[in-house]
Amino acid sequence: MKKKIAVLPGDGIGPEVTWQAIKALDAVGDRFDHYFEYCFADVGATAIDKTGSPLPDLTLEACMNADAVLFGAIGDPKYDNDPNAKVRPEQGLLALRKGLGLYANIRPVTTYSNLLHLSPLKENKVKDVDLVIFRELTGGIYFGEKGRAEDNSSAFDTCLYKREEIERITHLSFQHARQRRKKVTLVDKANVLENSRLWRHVVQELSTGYPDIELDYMFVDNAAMQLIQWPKQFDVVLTSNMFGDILSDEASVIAGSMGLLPSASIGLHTSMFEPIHGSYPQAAGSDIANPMAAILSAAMLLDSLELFEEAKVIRAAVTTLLEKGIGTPELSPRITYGTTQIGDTIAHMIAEPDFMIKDDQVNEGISTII
Ligand SMILES: NC(=O)c1ccc[n+]([C@@H]2O[C@H](COP(=O)([O-])OP(=O)(O)OC[C@H]3O[C@@H](n4cnc5c(N)ncnc54)[C@H](O)[C@@H]3O)[C@@H](O)[C@H]2O)c1
Ligand SMILES: CC(C)[C@H](C(=O)O)[C@@H](O)C(=O)O
Ligand SMILES: [Mg+2]
Repeated sequence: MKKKIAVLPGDGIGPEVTWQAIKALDAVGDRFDHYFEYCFADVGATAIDKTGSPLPDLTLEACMNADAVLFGAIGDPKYDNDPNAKVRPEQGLLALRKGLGLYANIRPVTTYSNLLHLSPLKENKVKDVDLVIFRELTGGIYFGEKGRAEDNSSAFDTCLYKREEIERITHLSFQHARQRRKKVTLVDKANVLENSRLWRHVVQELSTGYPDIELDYMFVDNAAMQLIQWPKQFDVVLTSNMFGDILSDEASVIAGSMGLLPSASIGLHTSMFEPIHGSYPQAAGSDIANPMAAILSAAMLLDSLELFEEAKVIRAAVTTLLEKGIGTPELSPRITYGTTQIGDTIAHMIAEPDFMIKDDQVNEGISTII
């Protein structure tokens, strides 16, 4: 099978972790006789430096013409620390999400048995956690009207949701719940915000079409607490753009590292796959960033192409490495590898015909069969 993948490495650690994901994809290609054609394109601060735009037209075009998009990370301290910069790397990512219609960002959170000690939470709280956050990605406060007074005396951001924006991700989340433990928790702030009350209204209405799925509701402040108090209660978490952003970073402490969490952004035109972490500029070029989130995002990409067995091999290779006590420094592993060495080892394992998938190594929790 031949597939075209647009690759947007971006900034900071983006290129180095994305490169490891490409090695894993190439190894999958060798093992299963597929050919992945990559089209590299600029985004974020790198694109601003080259073209003045955080999302050049050519980049969007490359994504539109691809079967899937692999995204690294964007962001640069020179913009983070300048609240007056008019052009910013993050605008590139937001424009990409809007341009490709990436309406649902799926962020699975699972644990690995030999990494439980890494979480600041008690091991019995995090063991067997298997939840997935469905984050709405092209609406809400990220995309509403905004502005700042010239004299800096005030500023505003509007949170607007349209019914259809809520409907499409709700359907997706309920359909996904059917393949899991059949529970959806809508996280909102319906006790205060009108747009959250619209979410409740629409989700309640649509839930009647899914009588087999249990639906419950939680205010986001409570959810932030419950997520670390008793994470096992969650199956599918359905939420708006900003709440999903915040809760998923919080959830990464359950897994033990930001460097472990992949994501899939389901689109109207094509879909995009990216780690949930950012450009981690402090680590850029030091070969210490964990590439597993990027590599596992590549596995989600393969799922989207219905290459399920291929995706499983990637997940099994990651699990095998972790079981051997191998990892990047933030995992405090028994054997420390750099970013590149992790990528090489995983690719090598995948390409090795004798490397077999053991059922308990697949970590089904991070597959997206939707
Ligand atoms: N999707 C994206 O591209 C994205 C996401 C978040 C933040 N950002 C941008 O990234 C820049 C830095 O933001 P930040 O520091 O708040 O978030 P970040 O995710 O880059 O880093 C936060 C912390 O998470 C840990 N971490 C992140 N990635 C890791 C990895 N691969 N391996 C090991 N540890 C890892 C590190 O401890 C790091 O200090 C900003 O410019 C921000 O706007 C981009
Ligand atoms: C960089 C930023 C625009 C982005 C977001 O807030 O969506 C990031 O935090 C993420 O989680 O992908
Ligand atoms: Mg985020």
